[in-house]
Amino acid sequence: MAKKKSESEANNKIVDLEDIPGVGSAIAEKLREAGIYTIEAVAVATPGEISSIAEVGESTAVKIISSARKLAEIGGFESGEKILERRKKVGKITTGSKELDKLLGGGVETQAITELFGEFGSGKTQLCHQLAVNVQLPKDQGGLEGCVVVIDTENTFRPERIVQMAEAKGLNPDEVLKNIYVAQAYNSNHQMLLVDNAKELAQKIKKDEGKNVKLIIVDSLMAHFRAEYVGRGTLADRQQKLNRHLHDLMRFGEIFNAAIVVTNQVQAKPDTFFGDPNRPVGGHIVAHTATFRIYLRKSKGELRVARLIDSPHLPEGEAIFKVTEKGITDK
Ligand SMILES: Nc1ncnc2c1ncn2[C@@H]1O[C@H](COP(=O)(O)OP(=O)(O)OP(=O)(O)O)[C@@H](O)[C@H]1O
Repeated sequence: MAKKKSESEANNKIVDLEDIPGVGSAIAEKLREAGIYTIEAVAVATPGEISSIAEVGESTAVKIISSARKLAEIGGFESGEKILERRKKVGKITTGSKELDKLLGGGVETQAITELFGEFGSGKTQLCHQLAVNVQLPKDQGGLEGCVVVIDTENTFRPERIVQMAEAKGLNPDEVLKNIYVAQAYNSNHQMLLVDNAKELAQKIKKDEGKNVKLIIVDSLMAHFRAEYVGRGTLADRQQKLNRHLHDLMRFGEIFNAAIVVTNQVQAKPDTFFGDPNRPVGGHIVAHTATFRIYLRKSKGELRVARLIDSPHLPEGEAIFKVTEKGITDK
């Protein structure tokens, strides 16, 4: 019993870059300037990368990385039994559509990244708003009684829409809005920093109010990354940074047993992109990191079609749902 407690405390501790042996405030500042905000990001960096960013020798960089790995408790092997133990805690959030929930094996999962991608108006932001409401529902109604963190990169969060959706569910809209914490990200570095801030916020909410953050939304994931790298930097730089961001998000999901939902646009007119109908921005990195990828498209009027792609344990398939004044509903 005592061991379990210390394990869970260890898993929930928040550590700053300055806590890594060998990293003082000057090195931490350089790392942050390069978009490295967390010990996890240091733990997965290469010695060459840390050496050039922090302006230290390679052997010092190796020591810093190895200390970060110990602190972050990553890099080691885990038994299948331990992984199963963690997976038993996976929670699911209803989308509001029975058909879509069924396609997802019961709803949007915690400890996983769910990528919603599709054309303009396909319902990505609507689904995010609905999940921000539904995660607050009691468990017997498909929720997790949890709070939400929203990282808004395109100023698309609309509290008025939350009010509409909450009222449709018979919830008190003021209470629902109190449990949604929104920050606008001004650029990709800020977007990455916000994940780190979200960890502190989640701990504070837990301590002060006894509530758990069960959902983190990034809408939209690629907006800043795409804009900042047009004509500048290499694709490899962008992918490396994006990889770090996704890793930090995934870590958040594991620490707090929270769902991670990111939205993404398609790169070109979906039906004509070299015959590939499902080409999200960010390509392979997002595709490989997201656990569930859902391609959304418009159908007639309020109808939308969701297609599940690349799930590790669910069959591919499609679901039809509606976006109505009440929110996401059955068709
Ligand atoms: N209050 C509402 N009542 C009914 N339908 C609505 C309402 N608000 C939005 N919608 C529907 O949702 C659509 C917008 O969907 P959404 O904002 O989720 O698009 P998106 O996929 O996020 O697109 P983008 O890439 O442009 O952000 C609108 O075109 C409309 O069909």
